[in-house]
Amino acid sequence: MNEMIIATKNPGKAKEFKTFFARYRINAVSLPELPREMDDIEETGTTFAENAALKAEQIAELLGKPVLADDSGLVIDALSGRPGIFSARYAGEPKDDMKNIHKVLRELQGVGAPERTARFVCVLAVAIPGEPTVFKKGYCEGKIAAEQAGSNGFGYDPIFIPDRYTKTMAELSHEEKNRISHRRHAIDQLEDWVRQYAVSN
Ligand SMILES: O=c1[nH]c(=O)c2ncn([C@@H]3O[C@H](COP(=O)(O)OP(=O)(O)OP(=O)(O)O)[C@@H](O)[C@H]3O)c2[nH]1
Ligand SMILES: [Mg+2]
Repeated sequence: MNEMIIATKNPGKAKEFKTFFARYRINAVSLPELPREMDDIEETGTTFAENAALKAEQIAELLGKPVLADDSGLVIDALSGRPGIFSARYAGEPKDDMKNIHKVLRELQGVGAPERTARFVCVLAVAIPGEPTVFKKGYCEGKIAAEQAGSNGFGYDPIFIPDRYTKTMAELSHEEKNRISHRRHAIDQLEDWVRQYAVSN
């Protein structure tokens, strides 16, 4: 079976990519699954795209193979776009999804439902040694719930209600999230490239 290296250490992302790539009979392999340990890549960029490129290009260079990276996060309008690129570590180190959720809910205290608009953003970068990096972006629009609900997914899923739904992303099944998510929308735009990769490798 063909392989695609995904430059992530996030098990929630890795699980979603495995599902997406299985459609093309490609095995998505995340960094902790590689035989050699990869150092953390410092996400020093100021945009999702810069951080996705840093992750994809550094690992592609190291391995000499095509690598896909995802930089993503939650953009909340009432918080001037925070946590944005700082989503993973919004409440500080070490990264803690529950602390991040509590911080967001605290900051949104007193903000009414119509003002709780937000979106998940995902930028994918594909780095191929010797070629320019390719970028694709996906969004999922929604609102921040008053309290958390559900245990599926990861990150801020328990407080994110996608538009046209009454449940949080963490109350949706894995399949349903993967039909509507920002990551799915970004990967759909890479579809031609993935198909090509599947036949030529
Ligand atoms: O509820 C969520 N559902 C999602 O579908 C989702 N996608 C991203 N996020 C949040 O944004 C951070 C990414 O930051 P990020 O791109 O730097 O990834 P990361 O540091 O977790 O792993 P890596 O890929 O860098 O190794 C994550 O940790 C989460 O807090 C999500 N939250
Ligand atoms: Mg990260």
